[in-house]
Amino acid sequence: MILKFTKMHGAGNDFVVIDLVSQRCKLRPRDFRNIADRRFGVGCDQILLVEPPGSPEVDFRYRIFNADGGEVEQCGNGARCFARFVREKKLTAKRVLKVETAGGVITLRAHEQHQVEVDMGVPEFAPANIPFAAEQQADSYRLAVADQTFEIGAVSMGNPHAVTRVDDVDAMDLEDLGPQIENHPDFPQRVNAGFMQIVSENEIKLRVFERGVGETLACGTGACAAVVYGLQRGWLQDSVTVQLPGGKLSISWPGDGQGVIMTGPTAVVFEGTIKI
Ligand SMILES: N[C@@H](CCC[C@H](N)C(=O)O)C(=O)O
Repeated sequence: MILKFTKMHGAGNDFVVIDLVSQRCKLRPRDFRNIADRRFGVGCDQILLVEPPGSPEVDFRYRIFNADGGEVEQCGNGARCFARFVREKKLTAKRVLKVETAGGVITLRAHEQHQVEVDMGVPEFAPANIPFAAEQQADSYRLAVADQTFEIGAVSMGNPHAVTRVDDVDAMDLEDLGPQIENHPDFPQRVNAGFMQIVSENEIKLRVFERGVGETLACGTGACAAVVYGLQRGWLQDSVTVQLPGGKLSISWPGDGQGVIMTGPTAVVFEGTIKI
């Protein structure tokens, strides 16, 4: 079967987006791995599926698969690309969209100049809901990794994140540390590992070793998790610019019980077809 796709990115976090409203196909984990392969396939961090809504309260169903073929709950940079895709493919004319993900319903707002604002929903800190093996909820936890102990924040933005504050993010060896944190036994569903350097109360530098992918050029949910953790610790103000290796995101969080708002760019790289 031949499937049409669009290659997109949000701050360098890249996607293959497939419209399963107009096309029909059942994709298996090995298809996702093949599509994501940067030598034998198209190449991407995640594959995003656009599907018809499962209920009248939402406009679409948005499904996300990591490069390793695993389905995940949430993807922030992908959500922005999703909003641009459905409008440019004329699947909707709405500027404000509600989409259902495995991590909950999120609201997308398409702005001028291909910027999209996303209400990523309320962050979750209860260890059992992350999931994270801690007996009690705390502002930070100690995580033993090889011969070091890291102080981490554990946050779910629909998907699990462990955030560590460091003095110099560029000096961190993510190739070495990333897989050890991702697969740490205290995170039974694995975890996205973020390393944050605080530049000022309104600006951070962030690198993220993503679960099921490796280090990416940007992680939207990772940026939300880092800002939420930094706010809780009193290191940041409620509106923060996050500098990632692939670009900048604006994140704000009014506080407990409120959704985290992420705004950032979207880009279309090329269109193509692939044989499944
Ligand atoms: N790149 C994403 C996150 C994608 C999913 C993540 N790797 C996971 O496994 O939870 C983003 O922009 O949020």
